[in-house]
Amino acid sequence: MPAEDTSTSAASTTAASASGTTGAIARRGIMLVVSSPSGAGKTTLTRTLIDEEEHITLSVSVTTRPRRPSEIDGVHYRFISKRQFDVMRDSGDLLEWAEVHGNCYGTPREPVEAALAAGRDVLFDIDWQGTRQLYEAMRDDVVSVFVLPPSAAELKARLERRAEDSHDIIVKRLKNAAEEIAHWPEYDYVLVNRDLDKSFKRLQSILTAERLKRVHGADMERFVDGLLDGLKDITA
Ligand SMILES: Nc1ncnc2c1ncn2[C@@H]1O[C@H](COP(=O)(O)OP(=O)(O)OP(=O)(O)O)[C@@H](O)[C@H]1O
Ligand SMILES: Nc1nc2c(ncn2[C@@H]2O[C@H](COP(=O)(O)O)[C@@H](O)[C@H]2O)c(=O)[nH]1
Repeated sequence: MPAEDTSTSAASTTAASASGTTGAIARRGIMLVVSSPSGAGKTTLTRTLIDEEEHITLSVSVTTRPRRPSEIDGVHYRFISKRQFDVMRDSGDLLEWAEVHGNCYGTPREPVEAALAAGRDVLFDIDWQGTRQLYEAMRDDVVSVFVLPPSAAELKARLERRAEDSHDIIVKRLKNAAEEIAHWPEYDYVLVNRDLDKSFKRLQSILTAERLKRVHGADMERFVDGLLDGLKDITA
């Protein structure tokens, strides 16, 4: 992570600027989780965040769902068989997993742990079951956002306009929406995605604010010690 990046204030503050030594302050990345009922817009918002923000990596899930026409294997998901999924799950290769709308989805463990250890933030587009599992495993690292549609009619219209799923699948997802929406109180932040630009700016603001939190600047104590040493030097 570059030392002088202003978008990740706590992460980018350098020890050099406080004490005359060099090297960026170590920090552990944030796990930014975004969930919503199908069609509310979380994929649109998360993909825009990845395009606009540096120092954040999208967690690419594995799924047994058939690929949609617009999706690319390895970019949107890794599309795998149920047998491959079971092997990954049983070997502990998944950080979390869930069955959603009749298909299996899971988060590969290794890329997430590597990114966090390297101080990169990781963005997850996962459902409430997965969010719960991440909270249980890594409570201090997780920041969660629930995205709501502006109305039921608009949710249906968005799924239809997306035109990637059959009528039956759209009906199934709308039927599941109420159960998913019931979990919104478990999240740290809630966005009503009416205007896409406004929603995106709000999501970006959440990331910025979370990056500035004291708890996410893991080695801030070292920075402050250096600052105090510097003050001692110049006031001696
Ligand atoms: N604020 C918005 N206003 C109008 N259309 C939107 C808005 N946000 C997203 N959309 C559109 O709604 C459709 C559904 O969005 P998206 O695919 O991001 O939903 P999703 O929550 O990720 O759904 P799923 O869980 O099924 O993947 C897309 O066609 C997207 O372009
Ligand atoms: N628990 C998990 N949920 C996931 C994961 N990847 C995606 N999802 C969620 O599944 C539904 C359906 O997604 P779609 O791409 O088929 O529309 C949606 O709520 C996703 O957020 C995962 O790895 N784990």
